[in-house]
Amino acid sequence: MITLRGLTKRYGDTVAVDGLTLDIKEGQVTGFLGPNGAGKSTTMRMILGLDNPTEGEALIHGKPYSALRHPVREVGALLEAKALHPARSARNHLLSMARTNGIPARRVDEVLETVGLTKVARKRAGGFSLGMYQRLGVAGALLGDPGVLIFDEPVNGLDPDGVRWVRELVRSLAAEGRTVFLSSHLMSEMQLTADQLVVIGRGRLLADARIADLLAQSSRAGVRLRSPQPEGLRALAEKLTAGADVEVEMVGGDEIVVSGRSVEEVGDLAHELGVRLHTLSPVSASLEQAYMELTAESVEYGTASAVFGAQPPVRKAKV
Ligand SMILES: Nc1ncnc2c1ncn2[C@@H]1O[C@H](COP(=O)(O)OP(=O)(O)OP(=O)(O)O)[C@@H](O)[C@H]1O
Repeated sequence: MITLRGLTKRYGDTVAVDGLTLDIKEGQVTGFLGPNGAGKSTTMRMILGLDNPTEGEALIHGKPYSALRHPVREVGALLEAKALHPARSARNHLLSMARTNGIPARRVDEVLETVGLTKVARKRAGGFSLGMYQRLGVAGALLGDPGVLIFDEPVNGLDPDGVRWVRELVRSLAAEGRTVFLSSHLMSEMQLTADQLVVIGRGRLLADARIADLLAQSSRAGVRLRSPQPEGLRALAEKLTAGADVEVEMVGGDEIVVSGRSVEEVGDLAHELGVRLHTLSPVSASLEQAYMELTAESVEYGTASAVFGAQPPVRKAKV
């Protein structure tokens, strides 16, 4: 478990992290999201004792990093994959880490196998691709068999196979009861990998929720209807928009997307009005949409169109 209590970091006038209080629990993958400059790396660095909080604290199993007796055995991290000597082989890099931390050499071969680098273990790391560096960084994080793992952008530079490998690895680490905390800008990947999401913007906590709950709250979740009766569809849209908290988007002449009502409610109303339907299906919000809604206010360098992407927000139909 990682515990943050009022965690704050100021650099001069910049508040990089602003009073974060939350628990990052074991046995699940917690995704860490936020726009560029939101404070994710600074938060991770403070958890790992690489930066000191201005106020508050970050604890691993109840202790600050500096008080851990065997840090590498308690927390493993991948921050900057390329932070190693390029002339060294992958194996020697891990061996020196192992030696410093009293870890047996056979563990080095085990983690090299886990990350799929056995065949290139004796080659100079300087010739590695970014994906191979990432794998080596993950190997270093796993070396001490720690209960807490922190990965900053672990899929950065990986091909689709590598991305899937990271997903399966982090899921299995969480299934073993470990605490897994990872950041990524790849929203679709986060939706597949994480159980819980922590979203920050301008250093502040915007959400700490299960992914399923975030998706359910998104205004983009809704019901899609298609009908061969445009008049009927318009009448249905009119009736729906008369209700509170309902939004209807017209998509061409024969389709609408309704948010704020269930499939059952919309289907029953269509039946009542005698509107024939060719499609009646739930539309789930994507994590990307839910995230955009959460962070729209706190994007440091964004423009309105970058915030909402190509699609405008759902609007009320003009019927
Ligand atoms: N050493 C530093 N000195 C001054 N300001 C810093 C320092 N490190 C980070 N900052 C500032 O703190 C804020 C948070 O930065 P941080 O790197 O933690 O964000 P991030 O969420 O990791 O961003 P990204 O997604 O771009 O990696 C930014 O405004 C950044 O410019």
